[in-house]
Amino acid sequence: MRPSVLVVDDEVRLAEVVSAALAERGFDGQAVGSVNEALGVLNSSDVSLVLTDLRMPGLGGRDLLRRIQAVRSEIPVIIMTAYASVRDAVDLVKQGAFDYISKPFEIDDVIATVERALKLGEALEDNRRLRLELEEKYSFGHLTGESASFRNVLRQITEVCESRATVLLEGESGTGKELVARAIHYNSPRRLRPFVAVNCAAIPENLLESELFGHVKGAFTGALAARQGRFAAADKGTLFLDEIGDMPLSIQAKVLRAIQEQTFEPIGSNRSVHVDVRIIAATHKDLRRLIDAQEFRADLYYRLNIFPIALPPLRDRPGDILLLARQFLNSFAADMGKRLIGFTSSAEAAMAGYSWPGNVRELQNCVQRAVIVARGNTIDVSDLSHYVVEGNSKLAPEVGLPNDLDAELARIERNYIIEALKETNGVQVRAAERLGISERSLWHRVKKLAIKIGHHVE
Ligand SMILES: Nc1ncnc2c1ncn2[C@@H]1O[C@H](COP(=O)(O)OP(=O)(O)OP(=O)(O)O)[C@@H](O)[C@H]1O
Repeated sequence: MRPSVLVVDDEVRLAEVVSAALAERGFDGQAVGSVNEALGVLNSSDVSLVLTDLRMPGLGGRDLLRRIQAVRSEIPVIIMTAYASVRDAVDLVKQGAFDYISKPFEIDDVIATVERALKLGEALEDNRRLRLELEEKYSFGHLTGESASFRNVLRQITEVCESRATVLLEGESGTGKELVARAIHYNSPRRLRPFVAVNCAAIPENLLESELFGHVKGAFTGALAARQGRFAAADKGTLFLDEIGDMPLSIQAKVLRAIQEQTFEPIGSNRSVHVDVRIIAATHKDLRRLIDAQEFRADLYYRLNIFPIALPPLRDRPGDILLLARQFLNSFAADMGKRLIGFTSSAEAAMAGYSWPGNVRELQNCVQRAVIVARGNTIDVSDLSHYVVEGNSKLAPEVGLPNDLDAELARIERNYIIEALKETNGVQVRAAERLGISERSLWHRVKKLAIKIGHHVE
């Protein structure tokens, strides 16, 4: 479709000449002689851009700009003005007009300005579409889970997203910390500003400071040009500090100050930069233990721990396993163009009975693999990774109440211990550590539950 340009000038002859020139260059030009007529056209047809004279009898360019901004703000407005009124035109540009052209003008200049404005309009439209896609992708509806513990997480996210409070997300790897951080950002008043993620564990210590705060040219060997850091990139938006437990002590003090004062100095600079950044931090480590081990600053912890949200491991919300699995199946099958209607009941039983140490990410990978290898229209147990089937040690609680609680608890305890011993190749110290119990306690339980530790743990 040809972009349509509405030209408004009380010198109708001039408006017609401009619109004819635009028509020659592939635009749909339309000329009118007053703001009232222009408003009529805007009401009744699609207009991509408005070129308007500034001073006209009755309503002028200023009124037209205001009306367009109120009802059709996506339409760029270019002001045409006589030399004497350039100041007013500049003022209108400050108020949101795209640009001005002073009369008399070369028609090529008009065309160039119109093209620039339309390009910007397209870029803004693309941007808006991408943003809507992101907002949709990270809407709460895409956070799957109906278990009480997950619903509690959703409730907390809803409570905190409107504010700019610092959030600390704690949870094992793969429990959805980054997904939740994005959901908070895209549902907050900052959603139109950037979401910037930094994985503190993935960046070497000597580069992390410059990554976060930036540097000036020549600040250190190799700093050939100035570089903006992540704090500055996240200005007015959200900075997601992932794996904050892995942040070296040397940097923690600087981060604390940047969070507290919203001010920092890029490396090599003595000029402070002020930012307005909302912090969301995440960790799979126990920060309190790190504080005890003097690996994490207590003051930074208290500053981060304003609104903590604990993401439950998948094994603690077994009811969500199949819900998530079915959702992943549908989305991967659609991506790969495969017609898959669901899982067989044995595949469902295997997934429900596995402990998913890698949490939702592991489940997602497992379903993706299964979708790739599945031959029929259902995913069977043979399509699942072997460890899901073998590790299916009935760890998941049975549905319904057990009729012999002690026996049931012993069975679950036994299965967990066997699982831990298998995972650690029978090394009892490590298995005890993995289960968070003392080695002595593990030894007692192994005896009580008659677990044989040999080549094969049984
Ligand atoms: N509740 C959920 N609903 C749908 N998808 C989820 C959910 N939780 C996690 N996922 C998906 O699982 C994967 C892992 O999630 P994410 O990367 O957010 O975890 P994480 O806790 O940040 O992991 P890590 O600590 O290893 O970085 C992602 O692909 C994410 O989309």
